[in-house]
Amino acid sequence: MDAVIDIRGVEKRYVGRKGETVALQKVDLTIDEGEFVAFVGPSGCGKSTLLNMISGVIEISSGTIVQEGQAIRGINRRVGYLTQTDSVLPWRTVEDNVALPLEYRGVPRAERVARVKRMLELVSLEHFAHAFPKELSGGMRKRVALAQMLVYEPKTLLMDEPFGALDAQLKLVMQAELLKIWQSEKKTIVFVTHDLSEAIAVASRVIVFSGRPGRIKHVEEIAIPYPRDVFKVRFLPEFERAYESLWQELAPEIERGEDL
Ligand SMILES: Nc1ncnc2c1ncn2[C@@H]1O[C@H](COP(=O)(O)OP(=O)(O)OP(=O)(O)O)[C@@H](O)[C@H]1O
Repeated sequence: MDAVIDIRGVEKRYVGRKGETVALQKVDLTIDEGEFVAFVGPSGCGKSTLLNMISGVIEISSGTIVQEGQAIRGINRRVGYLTQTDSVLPWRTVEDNVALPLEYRGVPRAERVARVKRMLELVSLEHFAHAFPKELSGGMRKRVALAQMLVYEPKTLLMDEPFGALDAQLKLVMQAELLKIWQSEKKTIVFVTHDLSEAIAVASRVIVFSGRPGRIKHVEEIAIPYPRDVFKVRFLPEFERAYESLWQELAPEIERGEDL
């Protein structure tokens, strides 16, 4: 497998009125093509900061991030980024929301229409093209945000707690949808979650960050073959083994972190 993202010696220091905050320290990580990597760690350990640096929306204090041979400087248009607060606009219909990233890029109308149609089919929203966001359930709104991220066809997706606000059942449905899309569209995914079970259910590799300043503390390969049934995966012995091993690493970080 080839490296898609190569993170070397990356640090982030925020300078504010109260002085300097070291959010991340000495992060080294290589993400290969087609991987599904999950980041877990206590609140404030720098998970969002790392996604922000990969997407180029904030600067790296030291170290380098290289994507497909090119160092990231400025906004990185080769990734799709779903942040904790999505950018679904209430005054636009579903199809017009999904078309938005293509409008920004000046894609001609006929091509926009065709691509939006395909995306709506991919996320099973083809019957809601003309609906407004307020008419949608939480899960459907998430699908709109997913389609918006996927529509310009980035090969690499960054997702920051995308399903955090959904109830437990809906979360499973969305995890299943995402795995289907990941496999059919052959994406590389970097996925931040607070939910260890979610990380194990979807990811091929789970990265545990220490409390602030965030460092990579542990890496766990998840030995559960794909395609996975997210509704049943929790009953497998491999799941239980991974959960125990990850929890052992994570629990002390949460105890000394900002969560309590
Ligand atoms: N713009 C900023 N200025 C100063 N400090 C910041 C800034 N953004 C983040 N931080 C601090 O950097 C640390 C890492 O924040 P970050 O949001 O990356 O953590 P996180 O692991 O994603 O947390 P959570 O799981 O709660 O979303 C935190 O202590 C946060 O307060």
